[in-house]
Amino acid sequence: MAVYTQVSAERIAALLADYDVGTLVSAKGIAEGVENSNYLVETSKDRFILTLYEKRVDADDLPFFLTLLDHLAERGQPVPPAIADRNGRQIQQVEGRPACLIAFLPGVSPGEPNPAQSCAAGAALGALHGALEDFTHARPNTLSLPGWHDLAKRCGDHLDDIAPGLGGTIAEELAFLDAHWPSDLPRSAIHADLFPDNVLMLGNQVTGIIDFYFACTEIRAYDLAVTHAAWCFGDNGTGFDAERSEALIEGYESAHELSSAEAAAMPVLARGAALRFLLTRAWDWLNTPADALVTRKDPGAFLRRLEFYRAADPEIFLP
Ligand SMILES: Nc1ncnc2c1ncn2[C@@H]1O[C@H](COP(=O)(O)OP(=O)(O)O)[C@@H](O)[C@H]1O
Ligand SMILES: N[C@@H](CCOP(=O)(O)O)C(=O)O
Repeated sequence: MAVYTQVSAERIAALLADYDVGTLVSAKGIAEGVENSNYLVETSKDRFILTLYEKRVDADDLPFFLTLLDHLAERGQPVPPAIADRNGRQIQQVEGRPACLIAFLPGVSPGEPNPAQSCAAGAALGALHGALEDFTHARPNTLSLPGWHDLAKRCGDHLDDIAPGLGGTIAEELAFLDAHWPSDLPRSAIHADLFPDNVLMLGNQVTGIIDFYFACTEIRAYDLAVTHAAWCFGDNGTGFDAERSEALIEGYESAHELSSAEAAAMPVLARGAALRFLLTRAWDWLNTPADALVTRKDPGAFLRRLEFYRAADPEIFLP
């Protein structure tokens, strides 16, 4: 459960008093998620999400994320904008943390996506990229190749406590990516963390895309690679699902065509995506405070994806 910071009902009621959103009816901590503290807040008028930003979210980046959400919402994308209080402020301070009250979106994250849901997620990502073509704000990706080197160095020898030989595998992979990471593909703002738990669906329809707190300016096709790594395997990283993979890429291309250079780079981008989540999960595995109400995510699930991508036929990325 991700609640790092406890917020009392009295504090939430006082916060709501600054908004035009009704009065507090109920509030409870949300079990899902690992990055931030989230509360589901019900008022006399509506439902909202109260997010307190923790861990990797830098308060200075919040204006970028909120501008991105406003941009997408204005273009009809199913994203939750932050609500402004009566003074027009979207960012508050709650229990010493930056915090936002966010629109609640309907839908449920697919536990085991079927091919139709994967196709819809791909199409939603393609539509998001289309809507971001005229987005001019930029945020460097702190979790790109130099950031992966830095994380690996900071985990150091402890990587081998997670799995024997993990440090060596990561060093080898970093050397491969240093030599092969593409430098000339189109870049744009990307979501960068489009896991099934960040997509809300009703049936096979996408009703919400949430959790933009890793959004950054990056190689656009890397976003598809992240989504591929997140959607096309069993939870433990085994059981590559070729049907989901085809559907995801087909869905993406129905909304936003990949150039031949982007398609050719997918095998390398996917290896980078697998390494990125392997490293952040490894770091969290070694550093999550013992008293945090959070379930750590298994780094091994992304080691197995990485092993799959290292051996995979590049044709898996063709629709
Ligand atoms: N705008 C929203 N509408 C509906 N549910 C939401 C919304 N934002 C978050 N949630 C719920 O809260 C959970 C955790 O949110 P998330 O942003 O993924 O947290 P974290 O940043 O900690 O990973 C989601 O899985 C979803 O159930
Ligand atoms: N998606 C990442 C962790 C970030 O958590 P999220 O709940 O914000 O998506 C992972 O699975 O490692």
